[in-house]
Amino acid sequence: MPDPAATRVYSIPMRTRFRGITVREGMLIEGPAGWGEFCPFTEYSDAESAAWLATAIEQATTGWPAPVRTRIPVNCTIAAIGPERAHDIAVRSGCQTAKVKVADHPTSLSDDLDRVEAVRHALGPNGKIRVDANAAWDVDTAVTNIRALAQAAGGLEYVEQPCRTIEELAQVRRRVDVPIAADESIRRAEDPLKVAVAEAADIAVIKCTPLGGVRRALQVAEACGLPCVVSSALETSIGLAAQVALAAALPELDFACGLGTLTLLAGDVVAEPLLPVDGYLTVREPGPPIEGFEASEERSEWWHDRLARVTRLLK
Ligand SMILES: O=C(O)CCC(=O)c1ccccc1C(=O)O
Ligand SMILES: [Mg+2]
Repeated sequence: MPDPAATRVYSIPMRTRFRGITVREGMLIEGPAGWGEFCPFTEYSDAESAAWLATAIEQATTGWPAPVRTRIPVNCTIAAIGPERAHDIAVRSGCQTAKVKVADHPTSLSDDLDRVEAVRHALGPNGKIRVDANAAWDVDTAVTNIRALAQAAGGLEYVEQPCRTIEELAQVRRRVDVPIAADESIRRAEDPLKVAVAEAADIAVIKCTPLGGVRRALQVAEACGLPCVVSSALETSIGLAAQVALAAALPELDFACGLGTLTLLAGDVVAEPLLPVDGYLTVREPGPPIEGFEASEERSEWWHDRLARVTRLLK
């Protein structure tokens, strides 16, 4: 990587705990094309973080391929929260589609059923509800729970990553009517360009942030041969702009994308955050970082050390 013109380390509290995270941290890196975001989750290894750095470098040095659309439909994202708050968030979001986190803990099913039911009340019969189990279930549990959730939700658009392996996804897919979306199976695959998901999933969740950039994600989308949903990795507006650029450049986009996640953070790094209006994000640049989100000196040092280690891996 060419020496960055500037770097900033951010630390932003989450409004609600999401995938175990209560504070989101990451690094902004300035290059000739503007600011990029480097934000692998803190527990990720240096090896897994290398693709995340490639994304930040693409953003800071190259910019984006040509967009084919000017706005992106998005879902609201509903964490593992109670039904009243879930209802409230779905109504306020202005989105026609909601993604609801389920399987947050081993005995969560009855809470999950209440949550999807509340979201159906919020969206009405024409809204779409998708659920994300983040690989929590075995095959039999998935089949039972997906049927129960589809009934409580009055229909599901799809279920994202019900089980861990591709083989399990394929088995579940044969046994339920709800379409299956693959997320972790693609973004954490040894080679995302070669993963054979065609038998195991109906839809691919594609995220440029962990896949090594917008161009690389476009290749993964093409290689997997499935309709795609672009979804966030809980970036600030700077990293979300990369995901928006991906959603804007995909030749086909038939589903709402999981890019309405800024509302999960209690702050942002730019003056005009990439927030959806009436269920759509406008394709635009986010602008430069402002003041007010800086991490502690100790956490800043940790991120600078991580950047140095991961940079060596890319050489
Ligand atoms: O897709 C969305 O609506 C939000 C993004 C999301 O759920 C997510 C965010 C960070 C890490 C993992 C995931 C996930 O899809 O599993
Ligand atoms: Mg997911």
